Amino acid sequence: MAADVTILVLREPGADTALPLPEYQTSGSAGADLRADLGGVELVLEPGQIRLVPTGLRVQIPEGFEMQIRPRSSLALKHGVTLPNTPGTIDSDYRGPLGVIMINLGQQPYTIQHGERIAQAVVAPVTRARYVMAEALEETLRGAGGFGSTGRA
Ligand SMILES: O=c1ccn([C@H]2C[C@H](O)[C@@H](COP(=O)(O)OP(=O)(O)OP(=O)(O)O)O2)c(=O)[nH]1
Repeated sequence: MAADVTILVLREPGADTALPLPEYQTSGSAGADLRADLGGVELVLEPGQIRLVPTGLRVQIPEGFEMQIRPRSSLALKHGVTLPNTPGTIDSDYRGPLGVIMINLGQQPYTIQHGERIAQAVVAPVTRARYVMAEALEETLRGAGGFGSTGRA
């Protein structure tokens, strides 16, 4: 069974109270869909354009967790509309407006409707690392090989 984490949500002043809060579409969905709150109007994303799209929400994520903002595959596949910073990171101490950075990589303008589901929020546990200066790193078979060093096939 999925972990039960509570995210407190505030609407921005003037946000559309008729829009549903982020919600999972099925019992097995990993992401809760986020909606564009555009003040009742639509927003045209021209090819190549990047826009910060407001959700009208602020969130409080429990310490020890983060929220990842991920694209919707349907928008990416059908329209080339995705998120240039995916996954966007929402920190547990962030209290500002939740925005979705969108880019149109398609050939046609894409019109985002007010209330449209534009992205999905995945909540995940955070591991905090301690960074320690070392004299040397343990040797491995791979060594410094990377960026395709193992070939393609
Ligand atoms: O898609 C995103 C990504 C980030 N944020 C908010 C929440 C996050 O906690 C804050 C900072 O994001 P990030 O750490 O990725 O930005 P930065 O460029 O490193 O800025 P900062 O110096 O403010 O951390 O911006 C969003 O609303 N949407």
